[in-house]
Amino acid sequence: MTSVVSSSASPALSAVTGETPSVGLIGWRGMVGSVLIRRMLDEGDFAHINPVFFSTSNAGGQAPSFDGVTPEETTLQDAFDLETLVKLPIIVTAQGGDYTSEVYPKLREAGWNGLWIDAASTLRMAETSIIALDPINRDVIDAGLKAGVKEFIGGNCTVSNMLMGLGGLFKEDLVEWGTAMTYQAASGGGAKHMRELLTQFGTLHSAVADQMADPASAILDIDRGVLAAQKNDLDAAQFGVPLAGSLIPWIDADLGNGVAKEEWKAGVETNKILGRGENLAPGVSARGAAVPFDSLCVRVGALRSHSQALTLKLREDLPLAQIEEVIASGTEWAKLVPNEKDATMEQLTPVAVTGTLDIPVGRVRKLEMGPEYISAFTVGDQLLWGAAEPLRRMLLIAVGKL
Ligand SMILES: NC(=O)C1=CN([C@@H]2O[C@H](COP(=O)(O)OP(=O)(O)OC[C@H]3O[C@@H](n4cnc5c(N)ncnc54)[C@H](OP(=O)(O)O)[C@@H]3O)[C@@H](O)[C@H]2O)C=CC1
Ligand SMILES: N[C@@H](CC(=O)OP(=O)(O)O)C(=O)O
Repeated sequence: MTSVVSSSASPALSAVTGETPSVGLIGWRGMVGSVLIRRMLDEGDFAHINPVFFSTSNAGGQAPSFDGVTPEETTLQDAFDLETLVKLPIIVTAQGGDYTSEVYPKLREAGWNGLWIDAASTLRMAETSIIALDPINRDVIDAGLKAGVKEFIGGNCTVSNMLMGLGGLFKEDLVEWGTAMTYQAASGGGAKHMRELLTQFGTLHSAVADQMADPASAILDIDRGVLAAQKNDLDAAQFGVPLAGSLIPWIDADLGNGVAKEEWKAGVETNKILGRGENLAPGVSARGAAVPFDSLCVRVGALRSHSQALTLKLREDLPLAQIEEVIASGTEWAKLVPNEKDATMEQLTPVAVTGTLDIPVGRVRKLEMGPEYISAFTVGDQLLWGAAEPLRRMLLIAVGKL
């Protein structure tokens, strides 16, 4: 793959042809950014770029030092300083949507022609952007790069994880429609939400610690004590209502039509990643009509891996073995879990998956509704394939190393 940095479709970038490109890193110390940096270090990505570290809160402070990484500047650059930003051929940001909304339009107005790689949702559905998930849509990414697309955005965590597991069925155009019931971890809200969930668990245990220590105490008394603490004692400043020992069947904004924004993303982002339907970036010709895909999103008390139960209607009645084969070969990271109790309990949980790039897919079986209907259950680390990994791979593609 030729580096975009030397592509004639990117005149401003061709200035650095043949050199190791300078890459602005913004949001590197946040939760998503930290996972991104860890993965870049693990994979040796810094050998291919000259990193320039930015800050929104500590410009002029010491740039971070990582083993074997020499930042271009030893001090942190001001993430709002357009003059510094416009000199960069590539910017990678995990700083969040507010930062993108404030800085990105100003950069373009200032004539910046570089590549913007972003974790935030702000630009995902823009007609000028591509949602990057290269194991699924490398063809879409390459077509966009060739046509001069400059915005490559990481997908919603639930959508990216779902496609990393079940993408084979979509790539083979076997899905007529689908729906996902999600079980999303606290980390989707951010670091403070993770802390709040753990604090809530601690408060609940403390509320009934004496009774728990007494094996003769009645479980319904303990249950009453826990419920009282859930209703009266929990700090729920981040989630708004208790999550520990409960769940919240609404994620993200209320779109006003009975749909939560997280649910809307399932359909529109899935299709945009696949290059189907409308709203595709210049140079990306549609790979077919949009596949109807919807979801119902639920926050649960897992820490950082999202799970989801899918119902899919396939276009034809295929043997189960063939369906499993298509799923398993969909991406290198999709791992088929036999639809058996022990394997499911060992391999198909947030605890089994967190911290790994594996996307196990299990509970695959035909449903009573008819031979074209199947179920599946999948789990993925929300900060790896759900956030950081597509960004680091998009950066490698941009510099011609993937
Ligand atoms: N959370 C998630 O799971 C997902 C998030 N995203 C996107 O990524 C964006 C960033 O999310 P996330 O990483 O969770 O946000 P964080 O709140 O962890 O980090 C965002 C920024 O907050 C600043 N910050 C302030 N105090 C601290 C602190 N104590 N420790 C670390 N950073 C601090 C840092 O900026 P500075 O160094 O400039 O002060 C940091 O870059 C989201 O807004 C979203 O757009 C996308 C997919 C999933
Ligand atoms: N909304 C996701 C996390 C996230 O940041 O999503 P997005 O990148 O689409 O805003 C969740 O709460 O689990």
